[in-house]
Amino acid sequence: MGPGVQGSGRSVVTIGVFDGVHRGHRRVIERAVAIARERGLRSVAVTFEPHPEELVRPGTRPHRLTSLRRRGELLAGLGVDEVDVVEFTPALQRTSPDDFVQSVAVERFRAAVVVVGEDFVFGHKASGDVQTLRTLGDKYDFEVEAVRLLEHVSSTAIREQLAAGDVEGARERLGRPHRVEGVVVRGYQRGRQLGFPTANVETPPHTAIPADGVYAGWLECVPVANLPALYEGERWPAAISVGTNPTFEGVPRTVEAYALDRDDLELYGAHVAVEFAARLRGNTRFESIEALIAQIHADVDATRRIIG
Ligand SMILES: Cc1cc2nc3c(=O)[nH]c(=O)nc-3n(C[C@H](O)[C@H](O)[C@H](O)COP(=O)(O)O)c2cc1C
Ligand SMILES: Nc1ncnc2c1ncn2[C@@H]1O[C@H](COP(=O)(O)OP(=O)(O)O)[C@@H](O)[C@H]1O
Repeated sequence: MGPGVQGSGRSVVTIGVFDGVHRGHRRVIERAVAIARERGLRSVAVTFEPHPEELVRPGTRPHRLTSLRRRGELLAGLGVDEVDVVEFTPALQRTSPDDFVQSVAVERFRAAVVVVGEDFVFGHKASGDVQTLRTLGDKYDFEVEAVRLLEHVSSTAIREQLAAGDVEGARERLGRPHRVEGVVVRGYQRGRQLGFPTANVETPPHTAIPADGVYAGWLECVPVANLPALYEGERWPAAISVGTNPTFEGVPRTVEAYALDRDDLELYGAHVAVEFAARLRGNTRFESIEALIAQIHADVDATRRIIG
């Protein structure tokens, strides 16, 4: 922090759900960081939890592209000085645009500039937009910068691509591979017998998991608080299976990853991320275990070619 930051105590605030922190979000956040640096102010990214849509449209829960933890990590990685999570309560949902801006931007962060995407809406029944924000900026003495949107890049579009198994398309829009995270749990202990031990990842509810199928990607160990630090930060090319393993009966839907050329890992209880680079095929029922093993060998070869 430079002296200006401490001196004025005012900040450049960017507000959004930012689920996915995709290429469009990044333009907005990078603009806020740039303005803050130019003016020697503190930059703050304000995000919401739970997802506002859960309250606005009860019964719907958008599948999450990023956990709150990951969102914070990505936002911090873009250079914002502070990430602040505002609890999205029914009371906040009913707040007028004026009260919302006053409580979030003015009182909490002493905003000198508010940076948002040009489609930003806020306040009760989404009645506030960028024009409303500018009017409130005049009233409360802050500037507004509305960043032009990137065409076709939205969290909804990315969720739809993932639901269709198009991880390559999602990667393009996100600007990095989509990942899911969770703790490695026990499966049916069949993987080792097949010759391909797989880390079964327990993802939080409402995670955006790509369509059932087989993918090439990576398995990475992510250190988090309160869990044993295992293979901290290590990352391996991986062949990934998503689905109910139809060759076997009664398997719930799982995300599992085989780290190529390793059979020595002990990952139970570790927090890991599985990243999806390319889709290889659908998840199918094989007539024999031998046929399944032969196919997994082919998948591993394909993964090696793609991931290198
Ligand atoms: C690359 C790869 C591809 C897979 N493809 C299929 C498949 O098409 N059909 C299927 O029933 N299971 C498939 N599996 C899942 C295996 O059946 C599963 O990993 C094995 O049963 C081990 O499960 P476990 O972790 O519960 O022990 C695949 C696994 C991997 C690693
Ligand atoms: N190359 C590897 N990729 C993933 N997990 C591995 C690997 N080598 C060893 N393991 C360990 O083996 C476990 C998976 O073995 P597996 O027989 O499939 O058991 P489970 O059915 O419990 O998943 C993983 O959770 C991990 O601890």
